[in-house]
Amino acid sequence: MIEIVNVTKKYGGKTAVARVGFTAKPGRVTGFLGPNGAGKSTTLRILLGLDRPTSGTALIDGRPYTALKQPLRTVGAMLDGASAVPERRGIDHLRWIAQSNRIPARRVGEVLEQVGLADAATTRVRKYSLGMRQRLGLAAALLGEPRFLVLDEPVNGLDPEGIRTIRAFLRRYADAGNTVLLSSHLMGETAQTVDDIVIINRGRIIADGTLDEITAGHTSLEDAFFALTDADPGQGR
Ligand SMILES: Nc1ncnc2c1ncn2[C@@H]1O[C@H](COP(=O)(O)OP(=O)(O)OP(=O)(O)O)[C@@H](O)[C@H]1O
Repeated sequence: MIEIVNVTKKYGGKTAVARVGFTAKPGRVTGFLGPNGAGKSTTLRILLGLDRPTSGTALIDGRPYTALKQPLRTVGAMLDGASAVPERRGIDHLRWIAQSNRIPARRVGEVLEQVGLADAATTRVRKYSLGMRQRLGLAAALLGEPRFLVLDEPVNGLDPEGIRTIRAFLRRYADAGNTVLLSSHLMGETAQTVDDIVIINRGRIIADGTLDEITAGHTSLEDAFFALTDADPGQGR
């Protein structure tokens, strides 16, 4: 399980997130949704040990990320797509990550197949489309066969076919008992991918429940979001 417990992050005088708490459970795809600047990336960065909370804790399998013995084999993360050297071939980017984390080389071929990038494996990353870079980022996240996947805006820049592929993949990944947490500002897209939803707005959680619970009484998730934000006490903070 992923547990975010009462996390607050201040940058100088500005509160990016305030007392944020939620869980992402095994066997479920959890969508962490909110508009630009709501605090999604800040929360995920804290979860992945890339930033320190001002207060509160974030746990993966009961431990902070920085206390995990084999982080890449426990959590696969993708923030900002693939941060690969443009002159490198996709396959070499993955080989380098595998090697430096003592992950067997056979995994490189497997993850390239999994994300549908096998045909472009030997193409240089600078020639990749945005969608291909996203796939490469996902491939890198999968190298260590992690039980937890944390993905920041994974379908950004993907065409409808790419979104379908990733959606089906994440479904299978969660169905195998893994925990998937993904952030998005795209309500419509995400509604079709997730089981559970956490909505953040202006640094505060304003809704948390199953997709059915959140959308009950509304025509769509987007509709539910606007209804919730209209009544959000965090407005004007
Ligand atoms: N390093 C930083 N220094 C100062 N303010 C920051 C920093 N990082 C984030 N913020 C602020 O914290 C707030 C939350 O930002 P964050 O990037 O977490 O939002 P987000 O929901 O991920 O949005 P987006 O979808 O645009 O990435 C924003 O107001 C942002 O300007």
